[in-house]
Amino acid sequence: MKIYDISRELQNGMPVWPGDTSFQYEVSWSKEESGSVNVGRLELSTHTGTHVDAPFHFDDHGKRIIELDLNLYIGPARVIDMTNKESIGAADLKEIHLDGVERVLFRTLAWVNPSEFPEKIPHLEPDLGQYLAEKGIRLIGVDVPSVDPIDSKELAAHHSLNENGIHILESVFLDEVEPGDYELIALPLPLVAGDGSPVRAILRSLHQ
Ligand SMILES: N[C@@H](CC(=O)c1ccccc1NC=O)C(=O)O
Ligand SMILES: [Zn+2]
Ligand SMILES: [Zn+2]
Repeated sequence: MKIYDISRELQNGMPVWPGDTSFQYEVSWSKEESGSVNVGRLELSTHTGTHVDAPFHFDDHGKRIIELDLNLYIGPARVIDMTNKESIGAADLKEIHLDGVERVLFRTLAWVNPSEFPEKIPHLEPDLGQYLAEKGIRLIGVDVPSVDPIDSKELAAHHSLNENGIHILESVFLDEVEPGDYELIALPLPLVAGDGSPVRAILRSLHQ
């Protein structure tokens, strides 16, 4: 079955949230030194590239990464066209069928140059949490680095989704994926105290 890799590549110099830890991979113990192997070390933010947020990211009492239900991150998902929008609210979804869908990915295509961090992104409206929860949605994914505006401090969309039991997947890469139905796999690392975790996110076609 065809696999679409919707993960952003992790490499030195890749864009990160303004002011956050830059991504660094280096061979810290080379084959020459060790006599047998290359061993790397990583330095990175938990919100690097394609990643999930744990509620602890924006709520001191919220769940950590290890506590998240892995069922959220494996299963049928619908990719929805959300191009050319300043923001996405309940009104934007009125015409869109979501019955029986537990996972939605919004394809905004607003992150035009993947080698630079976007200055402005379409954000989610705070009315979306309740609306999506009523439809039975449990996971929402976006192809931009946040569900709130980059300069937001209140993080209204993060809170609205969390209060309605909807989990967040950010910075997926959907440029090469047509809207439609797929199987999603995007598992977080077993970070016991984590507020977020990079994931390897893929979509699989449902049919041959
Ligand atoms: N909310 C963003 C990340 C975020 O806000 C952030 C990430 C790293 C360093 C600082 C951040 N926000 C600071 O206000 C996210 O969920 O990925
Ligand atoms: Zn995040
Ligand atoms: Zn977030």
